This record gives sequence, C-alpha cells and structure tokens, in this order.
Amino acid sequence: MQLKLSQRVLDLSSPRVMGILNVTPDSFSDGGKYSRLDAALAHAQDMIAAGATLIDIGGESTRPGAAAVSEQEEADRVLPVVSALAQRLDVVISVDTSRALVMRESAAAGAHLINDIRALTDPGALEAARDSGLLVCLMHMQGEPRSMQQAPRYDDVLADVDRFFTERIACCEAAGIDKKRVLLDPGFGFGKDLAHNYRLLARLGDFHHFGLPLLVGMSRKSMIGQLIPLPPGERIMGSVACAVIAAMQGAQIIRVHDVKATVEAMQIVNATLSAKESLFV
Ligand SMILES: Nc1nc2[nH]c(SCC(=O)O)nc2c(=O)[nH]1
Repeated sequence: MQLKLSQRVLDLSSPRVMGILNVTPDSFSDGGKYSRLDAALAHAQDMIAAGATLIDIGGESTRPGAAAVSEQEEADRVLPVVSALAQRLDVVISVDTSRALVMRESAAAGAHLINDIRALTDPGALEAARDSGLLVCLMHMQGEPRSMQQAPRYDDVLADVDRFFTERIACCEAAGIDKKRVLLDPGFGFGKDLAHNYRLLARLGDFHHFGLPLLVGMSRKSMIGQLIPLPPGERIMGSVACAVIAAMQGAQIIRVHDVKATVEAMQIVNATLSAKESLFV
C-alpha cells in the first residue's frame, strides 16, 4: 500500500514508525538552555536517526483534565516547528490538531498529514482539510478528552468504531476529500476502558476492510500502565509489545515515543510477516 504526499510517496508495504513530538510547554524541560524550537528540532532529528518515517507534532495536550489551549496559542507552538522541519529534514510531517486554522497554516508551512483526534468534527475542519490537500487521519474518540474516561460504554466497541469510520469517511467524501487521502485510527485510550482497548487491539485487523491505512497509538498509555504498574516513561516494553501485536495484524503506522526500540521490533515483525503466506495473522 502506498500514500501519495505532495512530492513523495509514503511506502506502507511494511509498518512505519511515527515519532511523537509534543511541543506543549511541559514537554521540554530545556531549562532555558535551548529555545523550545531547538529542542524540538533536536528531538525530531534523534527520532529520524532512530528510524522514524513520520513525526507527529502536537501543540495541545489531550490528557484528561489538561488545560484548554486557544487556536492561536496552538498555532504559535506548532507552526515554527512544522516550517523548520519542512525546511531542514526529510521526513513526513504530521500535525496532531483538530483546529481548522492550525490545519490550514500547517499545510502552508509544509506539513503532509493532518492527524485529528476529533476526526474533522470541529467547525471548519472538514473544509480546511479538504482545501489543504493533505492526508487525513480520522481517529475514533467517544466524548471529549476532559470527560471521555469517566464511564466509557459501548454495545459493541468494534461495531461502534467501525460505524464511526463509515460515517466519517462518508462525511469526508461528501466534503470533497478523496477517500485515498484518509487513514483510520481506533483511538486507543480515547473513551475506552481496559477491555475496550484490548478488544480493539485483538481485532485490529477487522478494520482492513475499508482498504485504508491503519494508524495506531498505544505508546505509554494507561492500557499498558493498568497491566504493568510503571510510570509512563518506563512503559517501553509494554509499548513495544502493543506495537508488535498491531503491526502483526497489518497496522501500517505506529505512533510512539520510543522510536529506536519500536523500529528494532518492526524488523522482527517484517521478517515474520514476509515469511507468512497470508499477510496478516
Ligand atoms: N492518531 C492518533 N493521535 C493521537 N494523539 C494522541 S495524544 C495522547 C498520547 O499520545 O498519549 N494519541 C493519539 C492516538 O492514539 N492516535
């Protein structure tokens, strides 16, 4: 499977690693030694050197209870990093945003992918994504970050997420976004309890019927911490295990903090998948 970007093609015939670059104020304890931009670029370079194919730049923390960020503040955080990366590094640039303004300006600054945890439901987001010409990742979330984890409930989480994808893809196509630009993400941890998350992971391959790339993000999340009682920064083994299980089911893009470990694990996945007759487990 391949994705057409502006000047390049993203080969998804083997799982690709997306490195997470949070540019929220609490993400770089740079102690004033470097500007946040220098620290962000250095971190992006490290992740690319470790094998990341994509970098996902996020300016708004979506942790439950995180302070809301204005559209302009989010743009001010994200755009300098997008343009600096676009000018200096050969990498697929993703922007983790729900805001139409940030989408439009990120596209102008050289981004390749809009990664929207709200699946283009904010005002103007569908039109901004359409006009941008960029790839779009539609992620499932039940509720809003502030309250989504209070009491997530589904009749059947697989069927509900599947229906959501069908609806959002239809909205995109009605707005003039070609389905070929769309990626899908079940949104681990976004309005899901432990059982919901592992049901989605266990049956991830069910979503291949859309014929679209699957992007997953489980890195350091509570679905790992609830099984292995470690602080987020020490959840690397659990995160890599999740990445392997997803990639063995054909997930094409894995969004992680720990790029080196995940890229190494993908080598093992690649060797195993290419030795299998049927591509996915
Ligand atoms: N597409 C996509 N984007 C994301 N942005 C975040 S922010 C929370 C965190 O990284 O812990 N998670 C995800 C995810 O799972 N999928």
